[in-house]
Amino acid sequence: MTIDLARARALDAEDPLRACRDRFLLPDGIIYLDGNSLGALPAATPERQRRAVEQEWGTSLIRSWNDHGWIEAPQRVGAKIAALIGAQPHEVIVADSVSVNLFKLIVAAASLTPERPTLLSEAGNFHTDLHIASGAAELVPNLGLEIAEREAIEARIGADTNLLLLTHVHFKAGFRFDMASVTARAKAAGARTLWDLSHSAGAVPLHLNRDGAELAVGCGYKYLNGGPGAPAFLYVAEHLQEQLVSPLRGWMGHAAPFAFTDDYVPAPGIARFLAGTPPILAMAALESGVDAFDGITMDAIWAKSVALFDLFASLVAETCPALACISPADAERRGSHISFRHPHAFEICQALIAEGVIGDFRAPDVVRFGLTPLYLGFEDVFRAVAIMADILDTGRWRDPRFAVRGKVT
Ligand SMILES: Cc1ncc(COP(=O)(O)O)c(C=O)c1O
Ligand SMILES: Nc1c(O)cccc1C(=O)C[C@H](N)C(=O)O
Repeated sequence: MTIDLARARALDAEDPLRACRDRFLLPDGIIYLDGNSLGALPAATPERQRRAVEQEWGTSLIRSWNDHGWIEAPQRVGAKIAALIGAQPHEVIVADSVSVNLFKLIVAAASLTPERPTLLSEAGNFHTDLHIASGAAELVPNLGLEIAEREAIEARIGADTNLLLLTHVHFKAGFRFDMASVTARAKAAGARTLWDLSHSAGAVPLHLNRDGAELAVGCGYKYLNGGPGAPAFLYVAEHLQEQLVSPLRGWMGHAAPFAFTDDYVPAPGIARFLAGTPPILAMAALESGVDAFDGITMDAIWAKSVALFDLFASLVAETCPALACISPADAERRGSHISFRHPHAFEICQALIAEGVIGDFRAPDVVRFGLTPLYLGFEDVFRAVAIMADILDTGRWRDPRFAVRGKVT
């Protein structure tokens, strides 16, 4: 056995991030391994929401746009996210959803080089990315979407490539692109790269400026713990901001929203990527999610993620021979989730949930576990794998109730 329960507890006792668990409210009896899909509830969020509702909305009413910093919330929270992803504070803004932000940046960026006809993305990318890309390609004159297999992407970049749309950490197996080298390869060919950081932000160390990234979007409700449907963020490198114009010319992205003019003049800088009124209650929840990272470095988070992953992988290899790990063994090539293939992954996932271990199923045959170092410990991993091994050994997953599929998996 890799380790026993006593050793797992000792690892937790030595863990420098152990106290961060108290920054979250987790239900008793649950091992939560789905923070890569919906982050846990930060302990500060209920009070922050109450304040936003009762004091800011209820008492201050519309005065809160000025008096409680509502109007600056997209930039303020964006600047906090920038610190987690290696960007300058004025290069990130919180707005809309990942899907909508993808649309805005694809159209805006692709329009800069209309002579280049190819929007290039990866087969098996998260489907919203491909769907949005296909819609955007239909709208931008001369642009077409081409989808290549992951291994063929870099070789496919050429003189025709306009924009490369890639998800940095793949949602299913967790494969991670080398941001610096792919971005440089695209740049050398005269193309730009748009990174989807949904499974990266708050999970892996990111250095957008250092790695030459020009465009990115990311999710607020996963590792950033912003709550269900939290607004997303977008990043545009400083040097590109004045060249891009959002196709969604909402008034909040106007240079003077309260001048009420007929003509559209984009705001200077990142604010031009806003469209409509920011969802203030959701912004408040996202801000407290991002604040849960206060005083913690992404390097410390990543070091623990690697240790949790390695423990998970070795325990499964020893005790669950029916599960095939499909996530990269090399930490430099992966994100912060671990995935396994099994023909009955769906039923195994449901059996685990019934016993308090929450991961998720990704069609057609993958069971996936998010490793969130701020609130997950080594004992959690030890117990989760022990329960999974027992479910597999006894065949408990064969219970017909575990085959019933809901709308959301
Ligand atoms: C890689 C990736 N991109 C985009 C999304 C969807 O983002 P949204 O629902 O905010 O549009 C997700 C997950 O939901 C995702 O994993
Ligand atoms: N956004 C989600 C939702 O509204 C319901 C269920 C799951 C999600 C997700 O975030 C899925 C996630 N992006 C994934 O990687 O599978």
